[in-house]
Order: sequence, then C-alpha cells, then structure tokens
Amino acid sequence: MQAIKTVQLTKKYKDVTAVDGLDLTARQGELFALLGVNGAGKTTTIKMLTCLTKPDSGNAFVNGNSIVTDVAAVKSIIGVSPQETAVAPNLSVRENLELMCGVHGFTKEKMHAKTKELSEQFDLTAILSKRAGKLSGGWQRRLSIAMALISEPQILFLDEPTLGLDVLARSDLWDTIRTLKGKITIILTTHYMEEAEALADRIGIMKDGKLLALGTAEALKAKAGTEKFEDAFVAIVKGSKKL
Ligand SMILES: Nc1ncnc2c1ncn2[C@@H]1O[C@H](COP(=O)(O)OP(=O)(O)OP(=O)(O)O)[C@@H](O)[C@H]1O
Repeated sequence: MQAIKTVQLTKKYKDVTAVDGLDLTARQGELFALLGVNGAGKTTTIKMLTCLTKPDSGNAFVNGNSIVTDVAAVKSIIGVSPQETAVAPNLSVRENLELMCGVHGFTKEKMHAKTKELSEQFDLTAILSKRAGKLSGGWQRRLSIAMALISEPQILFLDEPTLGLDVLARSDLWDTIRTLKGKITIILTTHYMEEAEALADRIGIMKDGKLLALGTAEALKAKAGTEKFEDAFVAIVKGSKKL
C-alpha cells in the first residue's frame, strides 16, 4: 500500500485551479518533497490530504483511507505542522506539548512520558518553561513539529517547515527532520530547492496545480541534463507549456 495516492485530485477557487488533476504517490517511510514556486498548489494539496479542505473532484488515499469518505480515519493517522505557526504563544513549551496530549486524551502518565520523550528528541528540555511566543522562529517550528508527533502519526505533513528561517536555523531544523527519516512517512512542501535536495528521497515538482516531474534529485538532474539541481528545477519549470 502507498502512503499517499492522489487520483486526479482537483481544487478550484473561483477562476483559479489551485490543484489540477494531480496524480502522485508517496511510498511508506519515504520523505517526499513537493517543490514549486509560489502559487504552485503545494499548500492546497496538503490541505486536501489533511482534510482541511475538500477536493472539487478526484480523490486521494492516505494509507488507503479516502480523504473524501474516510475523514476520521485519515485524521487519526496524520500529524500536521502547518505553514502558519501552530503554537500557542502565551503558553510555555511544556504547556503546548501537554495541551496537545490533552487533545488526544492521554492519561497523566502518558502525557508526562510523551512530553519527556519529545523534549529530549527535539532538544526542548532546557526551554520547557519558556513562553512559546518568545522563542525564535526556528524553535517555534521545532516545537510545532514535536506537537504534530504527539499522536504518533503514521504520516507527518510539514508545510514549508523552514520558511523565513535564517541559514543556521534552517540547517538545525534539517538535522531534526533527518532524525525522523525512515521512521515515519513525511510529506514536506518547500520552495527551497536545496531543502528538497538535502532531505527528500523523491521530489515532485509542481506548477500551476500540476505535477511537472517526479523522481530523485539525481533522476531529475539526469532528466533535465543539468549538473546542479537548481538548474534542473529551472529547466523543468521553464520548459513547461505555460511559460
Ligand atoms: N483560499 C483561497 N482562495 C482563493 N484562492 C486561493 C486560496 N488558497 C489558494 N489560492 C490560490 O490557489 C493557488 C495555489 O495556492 P497554494 O497556496 O496552494 O500554492 P503554494 O504552492 O502553496 O504557494 P506558496 O509557496 O506561496 O505557499 C494560488 O493561485 C493561490 O492564490
């Protein structure tokens, strides 16, 4: 079974077709990056896959569950770290983690064990009593990812996880994401090509709601006949019909 399978997935906003007949699959345990320029349809795709918005036509299956007919099942197996920061700014780091444990109905023991485990995994232990709103963007994002993992999801969605972060914060977050690789299926959106190349097992390149190319960074470079991945991206995007 594929972790993600989309079948002619389509979403329209008035006269804009944000996602246009998308067919793609992501494998179990894979880190799959959806790469594309602004407005390519990445976030809309994630919103449909996480049941935040419904497709106008087509369907998608998350570990075999339809996003149209099996919404509760999909929601129970996914974790989401959205583009806009998901942390409660007035709560401490610990309170944010505990709040999420409460949402999932954990017992006190499980809440303490999970908070400890994720704090250690994400280096949050020393800042547990800090107010989340006072953390830098990179640390807020790290907390947001830890919160998305509380429910022990089978699939984690990271929507532009390093948007707006400086080079060092980005590099630290990449290290964190690398520790998750292979343990869980990760679907990541980005418009940073170096991010896709550094992290992803396979990369799907989107433009105007459509998938232009899909493969490993190496395969996409070979396809475009370029040495650098950035050049391959530009060649693939510029070579598409609409430009
Ligand atoms: N709620 C909405 N109402 C109207 N149009 C929308 C809405 N959400 C997205 N769009 C449009 O759909 C298209 C795809 O947007 P989307 O946010 O999915 O792209 P993206 O690839 O995630 O872009 P970015 O990298 O800027 O986040 C864009 O033309 C956008 O303006």
